[in-house]
Amino acid sequence: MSLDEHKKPSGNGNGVALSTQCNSSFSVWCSRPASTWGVYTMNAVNFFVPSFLKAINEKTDESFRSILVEPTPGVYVFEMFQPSFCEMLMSEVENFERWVHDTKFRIMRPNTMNKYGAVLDDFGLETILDKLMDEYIRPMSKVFFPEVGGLTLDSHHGFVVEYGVDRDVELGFHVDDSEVTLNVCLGKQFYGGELFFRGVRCDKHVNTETQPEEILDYVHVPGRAVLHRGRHRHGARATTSGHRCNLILWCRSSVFRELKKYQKDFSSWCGECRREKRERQRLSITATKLELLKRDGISAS
Ligand SMILES: O=C(O)CCC(=O)C(=O)O
Ligand SMILES: [Fe+2]
Repeated sequence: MSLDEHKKPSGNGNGVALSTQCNSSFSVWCSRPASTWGVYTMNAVNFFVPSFLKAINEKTDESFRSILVEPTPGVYVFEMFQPSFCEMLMSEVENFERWVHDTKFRIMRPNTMNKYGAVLDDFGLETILDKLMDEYIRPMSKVFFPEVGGLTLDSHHGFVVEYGVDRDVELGFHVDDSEVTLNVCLGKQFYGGELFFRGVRCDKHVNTETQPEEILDYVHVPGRAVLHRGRHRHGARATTSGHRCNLILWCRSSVFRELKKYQKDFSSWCGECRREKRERQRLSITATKLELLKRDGISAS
């Protein structure tokens, strides 16, 4: 299986970032009636399920662990969004796409691997996403991903992906351009679309073999979130019928990226670096034992 580095497009391809286009046209979108503003102001009680809010208020290791499961090391699954919020966000994405179509605006797709979907920052959700990362995802990442900058997440790329037979169908095997990724299924009804994981890897080991214990195939459920390292190799299988819509937030740490430039050993998070380290330790123990046996043999003779 070949693997892609999944990137945000750079803005000089066919599309142009909406925010860089004529601001006066964009202001038409922004000046819609206040009744459509439900997703633009954070209303935690309406957005999140109570169990998630309770854990976030407590912000402890135990409170987070009490609301999630970890089906494979480093992949955390928990209930997050209220069904009404999922509906509201999907309908806002549809409004936006209709508006883009009617006004013939060119928009940038979320990244190099998607033809459908929308960048949330581009239609006014940047402030909400800032809050989502600062107040909800960073506290969790501090507990679960400290070794990849979970504590210092300071920027994000947020988007909605859309899958179905008339949209993007599947997503190839890749790593994200993020330290930590939040992936929440918004709906609607669909078959297929499983998210498959195949172990965490650094740049050097990104194409190495998957170990049996690293295999996970996860079935998306609306409202449910998956939190994982960006370097956790993954992809999405074909959505064979219906329409699947997911919110993705790639969270990044500039501090981590700077520090990473000076490191060679990533055994704190890369599965292959860890295996190599264990192998070096095993060889060194064997060599020491042999040396000791040899010395004993010499002194005994
Ligand atoms: O469709 C999915 O659940 C996976 C999406 C994803 O991995 C991505 O957009 O980076
Ligand atoms: Fe991804």
